[in-house]
Amino acid sequence: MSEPLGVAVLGAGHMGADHVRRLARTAGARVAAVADPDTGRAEQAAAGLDGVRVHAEALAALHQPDVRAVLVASPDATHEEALLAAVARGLPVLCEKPLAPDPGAALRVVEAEARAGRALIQVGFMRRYDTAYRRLKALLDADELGRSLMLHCRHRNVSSPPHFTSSMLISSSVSHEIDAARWLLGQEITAVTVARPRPSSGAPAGLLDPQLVLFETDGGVLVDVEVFVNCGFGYEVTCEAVCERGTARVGDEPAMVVRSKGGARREIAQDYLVRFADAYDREVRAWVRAARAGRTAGPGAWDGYAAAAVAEAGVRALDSGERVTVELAERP
Ligand SMILES: NC(=O)C1=CN([C@@H]2O[C@H](COP(=O)(O)OP(=O)(O)OC[C@H]3O[C@@H](n4cnc5c(N)ncnc54)[C@H](O)[C@@H]3O)[C@@H](O)[C@H]2O)C=CC1
Ligand SMILES: O=C1[C@@H](O)[C@H](O)[C@@H](O)[C@H](O)[C@H]1O
Repeated sequence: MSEPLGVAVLGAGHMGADHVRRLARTAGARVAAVADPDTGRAEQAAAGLDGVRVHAEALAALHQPDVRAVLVASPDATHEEALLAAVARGLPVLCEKPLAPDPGAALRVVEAEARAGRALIQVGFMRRYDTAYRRLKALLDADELGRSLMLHCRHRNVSSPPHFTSSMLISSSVSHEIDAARWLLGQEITAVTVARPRPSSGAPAGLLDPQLVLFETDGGVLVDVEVFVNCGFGYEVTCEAVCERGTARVGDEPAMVVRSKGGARREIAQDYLVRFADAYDREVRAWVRAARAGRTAGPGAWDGYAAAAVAEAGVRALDSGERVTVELAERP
């Protein structure tokens, strides 16, 4: 394909607007449409770009003749409808995580893609494109430290958005650790337990924040995740692999170290758009390249389904206080 890939961006909120700016500077791509029921937001995201049509209705954007690919950045509950419509039209899709908010919806998407007969979907688990995570993956794959035994993960946000629920600490935030653990270890997660301390007084009333999530894998590895989405001080995502002959840890790099009279301070990024800016850039570049070549790259629909199934087990573990096993469907 010689002309740039015309992309429809569905949803022009935090992620959608950021992806519009990113696509506008990505070689081989152009933003052809932005759809958001809040058309003011869509127009703002498209401001300054040539040839972008704004739609109030997401699915209308998919019928625009110059739209050749779709980037889904609308709320989680709207992903399934957008994905099924894109797959029905044979359009490659980069869908922000989670693929769908529950495993039933995610499996319907997997099945629709299987019926279409070719892979069309990439899920926005951008950590797979982060330099530090890639180095950790390469180290574990090289087997230099021996077999992995445990992963210790931390996922802290300054504050959570108003719509955030206690379940979303797992289904939205920890979904990244679920994918990262499956990818780093090359193993499936088989059981989940969730413990929680008293809620932080810095969290909105009723929100169970923080939580401590423990995953077991089919390879006998334990993965613990501290998730704390109203920590107040910064955006911190770390992962330490404990292996038989050593450990390796990523995510401690400060945004900046400032030295001034009498001391030094380490600055911490305040949100994911800053911490993972390079990862999102690489993710979108890889997706555009693959879509132009008629392929997909990175985590696919099945990875999105597996993450949704583990997250659903995690939410049941949170509600029940019990250890919950993960049941994965037969892969189509
Ligand atoms: N990969 C990552 O690190 C992150 C991923 N996300 C994911 O990105 C997606 C969007 O999240 P945010 O941008 O934070 O949300 P947001 O609330 O800032 O923006 C969502 C936008 O979608 C619009 N919208 C609602 N229904 C729509 C529909 N049917 N079609 C098109 N647009 C619709 C809303 O009007 C709003 O402008 C979510 O799935 C979220 O889980 C969010 C934050 C970070
Ligand atoms: O995907 C994301 C958000 O939806 C989620 O709410 C945050 O906790 C994550 O850090 C961010 O990467």
